[in-house]
Amino acid sequence: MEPILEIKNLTCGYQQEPVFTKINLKLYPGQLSGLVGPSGSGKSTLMKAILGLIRPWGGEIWFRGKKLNPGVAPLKVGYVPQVETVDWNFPVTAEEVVMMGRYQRKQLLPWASSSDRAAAKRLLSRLGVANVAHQPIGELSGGQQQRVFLARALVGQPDIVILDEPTSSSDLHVQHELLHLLADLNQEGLTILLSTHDLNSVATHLPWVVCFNHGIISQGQPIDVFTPATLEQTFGAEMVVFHQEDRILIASGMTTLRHQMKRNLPHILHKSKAVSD
Ligand SMILES: Nc1ncnc2c1ncn2[C@@H]1O[C@H](COP(=O)(O)OP(=O)(O)OP(=O)(O)O)[C@@H](O)[C@H]1O
Repeated sequence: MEPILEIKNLTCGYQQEPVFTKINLKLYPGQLSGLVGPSGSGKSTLMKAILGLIRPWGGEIWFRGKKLNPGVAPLKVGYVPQVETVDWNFPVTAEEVVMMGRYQRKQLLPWASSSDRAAAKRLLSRLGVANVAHQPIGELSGGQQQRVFLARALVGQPDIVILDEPTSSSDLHVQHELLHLLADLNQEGLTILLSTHDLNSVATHLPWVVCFNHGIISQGQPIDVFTPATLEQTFGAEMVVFHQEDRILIASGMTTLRHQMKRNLPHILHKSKAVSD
């Protein structure tokens, strides 16, 4: 099978500092993949390069067998940005946000047709946020905002959707709902790449993971890739991996845990030491 997206020898950076150098990655049609790595490891930079939002220093990005022009947004690639990076005071309703994805696709007519509105309504309803269609986007919960932005990405009928940290600001229940929704869309044929540092939700919900830290460390199914050695190499911290049948659970290793407790809860540690003395 031909990859839908291929990254060849890609180098990106800011000012004089490279973030990653000569990385290679292939994504195949229908893949649901997680880009996993610590904060500042370059996940957003890689996504922005694919989306044409930054200009790579070197290398090539191929989409559906065609080389993309550096710094130019490819059509048919939907994007859901990190919710923290969006200006929620912008005075638009949820439905208007979705419609923006339609204009980006058409690029010609800056007004909404009735079919545009119908498509936006269908998606808001499919994603469970039709009831907030006419509310200002800034007044919605983080989970609702995320779904509205997912609807905006989907309304252009993309072949692939890229989501930057979709699980970062929501609670566990909202995260699971979103990941289930993405799995359903993937079942219908959508290729999805999302970034996260939440290892456990990725291990549970995603069939393919790419461990990333200023370069690709390992990729494959979570059960094969999430080993203590690879996780330590990716996150620079000791981690323990528990296996139960075909499920895995990842936790900070004891050394890391002790270090965190010392930093965050010195009084408790002190007390328990006194008790044990
Ligand atoms: N516009 C910018 N100008 C200068 N440096 C930047 C810029 N954007 C990101 N960086 C730097 O590039 C490096 C990679 O950042 P990036 O946002 O890609 O990481 P990330 O893995 O997505 O992190 P997070 O999970 O926190 O979003 C970091 O050192 C960051 O400070």
